[in-house]
Amino acid sequence: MKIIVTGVSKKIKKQHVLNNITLEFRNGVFYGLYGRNGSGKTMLLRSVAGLLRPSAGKVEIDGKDIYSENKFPPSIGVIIENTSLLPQYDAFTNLKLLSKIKKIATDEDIKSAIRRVGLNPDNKLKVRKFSLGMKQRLSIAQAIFEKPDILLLDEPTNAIDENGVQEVYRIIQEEKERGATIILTSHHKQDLDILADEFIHMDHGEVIHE
Ligand SMILES: Nc1ncnc2c1ncn2[C@@H]1O[C@H](COP(=O)(O)OP(=O)(O)OP(=O)(O)O)[C@@H](O)[C@H]1O
Repeated sequence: MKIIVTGVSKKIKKQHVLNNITLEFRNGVFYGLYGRNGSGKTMLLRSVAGLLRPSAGKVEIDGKDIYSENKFPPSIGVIIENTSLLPQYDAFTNLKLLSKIKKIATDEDIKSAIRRVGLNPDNKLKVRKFSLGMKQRLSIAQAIFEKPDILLLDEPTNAIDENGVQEVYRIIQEEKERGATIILTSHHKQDLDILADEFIHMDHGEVIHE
């Protein structure tokens, strides 16, 4: 899956949150997207995920404009702020409900993803009672359970304890070995150094070329 972002800008309330971004993401490469608070990392991920229509420019995945009339279901797993977990259901039920959209994941795929992030798929505890870290782990399971071609991860280790961070990095590494194209954001380049193949630095809604 090749992602091509061409001249993407987004203006919200007269502010350029994305300013003429042109980037190419190649298949199976792990991209580390870094920059300070408010630099536009989340906005860029949202536009690649099909969740934020640019004011100008286009986003193509394998040659198809994702904002064109003929919408297609992209094979993308995402963790972007408030991932849509339903608090009134347990972990398994949350993913089971999501699986009804694409109908590609089996119950065993769901359980295995939940186990991979260190949660118990048979535990009936409702997400409402999860700790922040448990929710974040379930968000990761939600992003990977359908084995997507593209993974967009906005600070996936947020709220996860130190041991957990290593586990999350291991899972992401496995996803890369499976062949997924990954874009992961962080405030600090150091967090990405071990994992990422290539780096993208953003500031004030622009890509800084170094
Ligand atoms: N709903 C919104 N309405 C208006 N402006 C917004 C909105 N959401 C974000 N912004 C602005 O867009 C800019 C980019 O925000 P974005 O969330 O992409 O930054 P970020 O690099 O992901 O930051 P962080 O590291 O804090 O998550 C910021 O200036 C922010 O104030």
